Amino acid sequence: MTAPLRVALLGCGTVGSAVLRLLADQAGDLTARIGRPVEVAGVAVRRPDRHPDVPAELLTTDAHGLVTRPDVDLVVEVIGGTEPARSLLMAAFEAGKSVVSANKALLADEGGELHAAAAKAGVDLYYEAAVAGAIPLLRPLRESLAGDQLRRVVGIVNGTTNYILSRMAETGHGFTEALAEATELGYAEADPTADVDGFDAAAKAAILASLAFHTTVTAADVHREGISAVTSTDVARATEIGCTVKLLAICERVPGNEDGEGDSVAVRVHPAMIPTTHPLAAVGGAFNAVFVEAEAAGQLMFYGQGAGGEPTASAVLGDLVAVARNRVTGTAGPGVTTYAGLPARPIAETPTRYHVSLDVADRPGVLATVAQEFARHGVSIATVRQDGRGDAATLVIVTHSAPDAALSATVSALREMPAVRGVTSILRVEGLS
Ligand SMILES: NC(=O)C1=CN([C@@H]2O[C@H](COP(=O)(O)OP(=O)(O)OC[C@H]3O[C@@H](n4cnc5c(N)ncnc54)[C@H](O)[C@@H]3O)[C@@H](O)[C@H]2O)C=CC1
Ligand SMILES: N[C@@H](CC=O)C(=O)O
Ligand code: NA
Repeated sequence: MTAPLRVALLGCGTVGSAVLRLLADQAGDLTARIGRPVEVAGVAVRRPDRHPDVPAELLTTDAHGLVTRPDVDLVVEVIGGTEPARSLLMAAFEAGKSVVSANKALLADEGGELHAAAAKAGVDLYYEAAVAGAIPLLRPLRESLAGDQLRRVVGIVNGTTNYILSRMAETGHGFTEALAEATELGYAEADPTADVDGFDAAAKAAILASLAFHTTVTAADVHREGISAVTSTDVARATEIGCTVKLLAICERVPGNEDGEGDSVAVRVHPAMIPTTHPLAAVGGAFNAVFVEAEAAGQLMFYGQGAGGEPTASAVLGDLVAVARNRVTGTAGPGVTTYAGLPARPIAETPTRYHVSLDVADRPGVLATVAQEFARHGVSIATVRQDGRGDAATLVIVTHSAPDAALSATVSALREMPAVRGVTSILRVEGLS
């Protein structure tokens, strides 16, 4: 019998426990696919008493000791967070062990250093589960599309916020109730502000942009807005114009201009109204979907479960099979390249479109004054609609594309206008023709 490959599992929460279950359920098939059996050498946890389903002899609180044990071949990290995960991965590489991780927060901030350490050790670092859970997305970007030029990656990459926005739109549930459901279902991060405030999606956007544009993009390069400021008025206004509200991650390669400025990358995460006819509008619940636009391939769409224990464990096991096969053949898979080194373009310079809803008094000249404020900032108006008459009129304006700084300066100026009683809804708009 061939000697088994021994795996150290770090963390046994939502994802880790599902990884353990799948490893046990599929042991025979995995052996056949890899060419050697896979065996769990140990499971690092914080509180062994909380894991009655795991054989006691596998449990340890000494994650570092487990990673560096000589009988461990491969490491699966599903602890999350930056430390101790970062140190554990570095220790694994120094000990010559390949790593599979689901940790987007870590990869988004420290991906460059971790890849360098893995390459130096001649081992693998795979993290398909870190972005869009079960959906095969990172390996298609790293491998299948390695011969093409990517222009844009746009998607819904956070299941929790998509679930919350879907529930708010479909059932009229409040934000808090919908978040509690998402947590109960295992979609939300340990600290749900990571989801709600867009940190999780920003980390994923950084990873996607890095792979898509062969450039180091960290979470700090990503403009981030979450969904906590999205109101029921925003959702209602979106419905009125045939749109729905989604939290989008948008990664774009911006071509250089005639003045000789080179290409840059613009990466942003924010809620946006998108037309209900847009394919991303139909992505409900905790599902994720990502559009990739490439020069030769054209448009590609990836869709599936972006969160939850079993779907995420599927991606972890896919990576585990890949790194195990490499281990069996004594090779390492392709690393990542950052040769393009494109600068990050600030949101202020990035062209976007706004939907603005204003409460105004319906008096002659008010519309003209409001329109002048847009013109003064160089923002062109695409459509204007007025609802109501007298003192309770509402102006709903959708702009054409303009630098974000010009749009936000316009909104600030509108708030100061005596004729404007209140700005009741501002959201960016994507995908309108
Ligand atoms: N839950 C999901 O749907 C998805 C999660 N992920 C990522 O997978 C990773 C794990 O997520 P979950 O399983 O949801 O989190 P979780 O909070 O359910 O599990 C993490 C486990 O790690 C343990 N842990 C923390 N520090 C430890 C340490 N120093 N030593 C040993 N164990 C330690 C915790 O006690 C907990 O049991 C995170 O990086 C997360 O971002 C990725 C995709 C989807
Ligand atoms: N909390 C995340 C889990 C997957 O990455 C999400 O809601 O998408
Ligand atoms: Na994935």
